[in-house]
Amino acid sequence: MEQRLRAESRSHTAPGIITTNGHFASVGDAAHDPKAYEHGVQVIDGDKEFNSNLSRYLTLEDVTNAGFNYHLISVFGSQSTGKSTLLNKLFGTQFSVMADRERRQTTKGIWLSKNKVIHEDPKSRMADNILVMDVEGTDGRERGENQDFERKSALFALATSEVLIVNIWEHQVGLYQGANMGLLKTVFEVNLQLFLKDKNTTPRSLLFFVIRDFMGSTPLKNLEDTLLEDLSRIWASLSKPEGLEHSTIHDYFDFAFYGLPHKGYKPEEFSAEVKKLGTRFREGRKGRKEQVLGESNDGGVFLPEYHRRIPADGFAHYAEGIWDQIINNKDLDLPTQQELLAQFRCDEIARGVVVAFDEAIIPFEDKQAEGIRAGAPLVLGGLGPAMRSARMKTLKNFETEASRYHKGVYKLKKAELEGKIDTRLKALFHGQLNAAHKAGVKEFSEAVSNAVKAGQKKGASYDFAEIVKQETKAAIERFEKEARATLVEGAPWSNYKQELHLYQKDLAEVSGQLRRDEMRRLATRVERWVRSRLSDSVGLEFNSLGSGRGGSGAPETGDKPAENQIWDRIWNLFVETVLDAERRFTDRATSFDASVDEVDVGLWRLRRKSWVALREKVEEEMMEGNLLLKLRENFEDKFRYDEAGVPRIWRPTDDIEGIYTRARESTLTLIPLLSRFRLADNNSPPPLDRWVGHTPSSVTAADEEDLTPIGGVDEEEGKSLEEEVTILNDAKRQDLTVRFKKAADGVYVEAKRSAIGGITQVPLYFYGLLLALGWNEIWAVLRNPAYFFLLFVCAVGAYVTYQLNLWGPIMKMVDAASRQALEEGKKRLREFLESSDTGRQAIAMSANATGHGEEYEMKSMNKKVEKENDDDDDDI
Ligand SMILES: Nc1nc2c(ncn2[C@@H]2O[C@H](COP(=O)(O)OP(=O)(O)OP(=O)(O)O)[C@@H](O)[C@H]2O)c(=O)[nH]1
Repeated sequence: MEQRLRAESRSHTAPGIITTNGHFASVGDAAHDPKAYEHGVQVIDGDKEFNSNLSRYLTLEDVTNAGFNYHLISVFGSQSTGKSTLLNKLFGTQFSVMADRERRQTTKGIWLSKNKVIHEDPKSRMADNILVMDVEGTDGRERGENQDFERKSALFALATSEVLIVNIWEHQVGLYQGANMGLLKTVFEVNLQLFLKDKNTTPRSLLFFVIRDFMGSTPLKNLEDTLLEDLSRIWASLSKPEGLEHSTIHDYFDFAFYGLPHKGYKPEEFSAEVKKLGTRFREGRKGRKEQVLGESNDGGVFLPEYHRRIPADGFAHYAEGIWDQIINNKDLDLPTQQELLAQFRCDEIARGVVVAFDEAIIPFEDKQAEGIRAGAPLVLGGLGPAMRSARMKTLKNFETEASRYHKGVYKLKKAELEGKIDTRLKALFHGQLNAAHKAGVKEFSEAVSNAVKAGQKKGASYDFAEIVKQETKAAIERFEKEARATLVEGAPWSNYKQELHLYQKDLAEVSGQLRRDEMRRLATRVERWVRSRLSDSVGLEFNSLGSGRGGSGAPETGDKPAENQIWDRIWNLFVETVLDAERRFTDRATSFDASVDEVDVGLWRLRRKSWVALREKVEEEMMEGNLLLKLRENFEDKFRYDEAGVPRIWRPTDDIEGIYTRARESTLTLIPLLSRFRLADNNSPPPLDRWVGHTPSSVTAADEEDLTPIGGVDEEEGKSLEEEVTILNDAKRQDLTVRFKKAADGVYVEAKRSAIGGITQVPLYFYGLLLALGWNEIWAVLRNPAYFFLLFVCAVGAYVTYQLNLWGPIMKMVDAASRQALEEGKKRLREFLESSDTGRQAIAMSANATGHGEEYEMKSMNKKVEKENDDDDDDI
């Protein structure tokens, strides 16, 4: 029947167990069917096959998580000697028992069941974790002389069990040649085979002899002695490996003995003794010496040194490995088996704990990867606590379960696991620091820019260096806070010193760049300021040329007219303005915390740009139309006004030619003077080279790229200082001279004409003719009283006007009124035209046509620059 069931069970593809009542239960069924493991689990079946359901059984019986807190007992003995009966009574198991009428083997292979007798005291419940193995009886008729299985099962039992119960009839004691002695010889032999390596670390085992049908006629002590004598003799007869020749049986085994009365004849006494014996398997442990050999009838049987130190969760795998080695007749090397088990279990445990780790960490990894893919690394909230908790739980859970296994393997596997999870955590940690770095630098840059803008809006001068200092501090604090929150205690890689260093370096770079930008803006403002000042002061100097009496109220020095010193005055004004600007620039730049080099470069650039600005301003003033106008004004001033500044009224007797020639020659001397920028003292160009100074060593290509080359300073540009200071070349000079002369000639002709016009007289005969021809009309007026009265009133009016000299003021009033009306009209027309591009073009064209186009363009440009300059003055 049983053979048939086994055959059936093999035909099932799903793993399963065969219940002792002849049912096959699949693993799934077994999990749900409480009766599936009613009789325990058949660890090794009759065909010597290992049952992989052992692990499931242990889980169902709640043993898997017991760690080392479980015990294993095997029972040996001849078949049908009541072994199963004894175990069932002792542990409440339900191993199959032979019916009284039969005499055949019931236990096949090796069965295992958990103790079912629950301890009354809950504190001692853990002592209930006793696993009992019922081993197929020896000497069975079915197996005959083939004792192969007996040896294999002995090996298996010794490799796993702490206590070996040897079931023996009282009448068998002393029968040295009996079946039991053969069994014990086998046990001793395999023990030597298993544990010969190191006497000190070899686990001891307890051989618990239960003497059945103990009559009591021979005292138990005598039976014990007899048995021990026999055992020692067997031990002595064994050929022992080298080094163990003198070992005794007590080096490996402890012994305990118990006699049980006949079950059939003295059932009550039997039950009472079994009960008594059962308590010994559940009692607390006592010292070894107390409870073995002789005083064996009391005290617990389980000692720590009997334990095979296989954690409960690895027992099934270990047992399978052991059996595999045994069945394949390989040398059973328990330490290796334990290492293999440790490797297997540690890997299994690691996989288990990594599942929980993944659940906690993968969402963060995904988010981080997403951010990186999008090119905007994210600072992940809650990452630190999640990493710390995941790492701690993973390692702790691993440690709890895996530390029970082979220490070396455990340490190795722990390091492996640590390495694995740390690689991922480290990547997350660095990703987080990287994101915090990027976000921090961006935030810092924005914060500084915003603070600068706010400062600019307020109008007050802001302290750039202070802003940078404060924002740097805040940025570092933010970074450190984030980094600290992401630290993982205990992880060797968990520090951010290097990252912080890099971050600080980047902040310094960004603040350096911001400072350079700020310096550029400052430089631009200062340059505009210089340009504005120069536009005013240089413009004034040139305007004063028109007055012909020297500019800016400068007194004439000695024999040199003020006009001759125009360049000196411009140079001095220029130097003073730039000096002032340099002071302003240096003050502000220092407040930016700029380095000496940076300030030097800034000043050097400022001087060069200022010179270019001056030159442009001078060129603007010297534009052909402009200059011609000024020369003409200068000439007219000298020609039309006398030394006292009173306008001349030309009379024919005046020396118009002489005055004209002097005025013209005087003005003509200005042309060569103005065409070159020369200082009057030594008639040499200004010391531009010296004034600009050496190029600072820290100048970069970027600093130089927007600079205009200056002749005499940048020799390599091929322009000399002389060329630099030449405002008008010879051709232009000549052209200007010709045009000026023409203009002057025009003024002269006009003067001449007005002198001649002043002396034209009416001939006397004209009056006689007028009297003769108008006699009748005269007479009519004199005779008509109304006409005469009117004439009289006119005469009186004329006389009064003449006497009070009222003619001049009246004419002036008329003249002023008409001029004002004209100006008003002009202004309105100009405003109207200037409101559109076409109008402006029309003004320029008409001005060009009259020789005043450049003047107009320049004036409107000046207006624009003046407006900008007014704004800039506020900034610096
Ligand atoms: N004389 C005697 N018979 C017993 C005792 N205990 C059990 N028996 C009987 O012995 C027979 C065999 O009992 P089992 O418990 O099946 O014996 P076993 O050693 O487990 O048998 P196998 O597993 O087949 O080796 C049964 O008929 C029991 O009633 C005992 O203490 N004394």
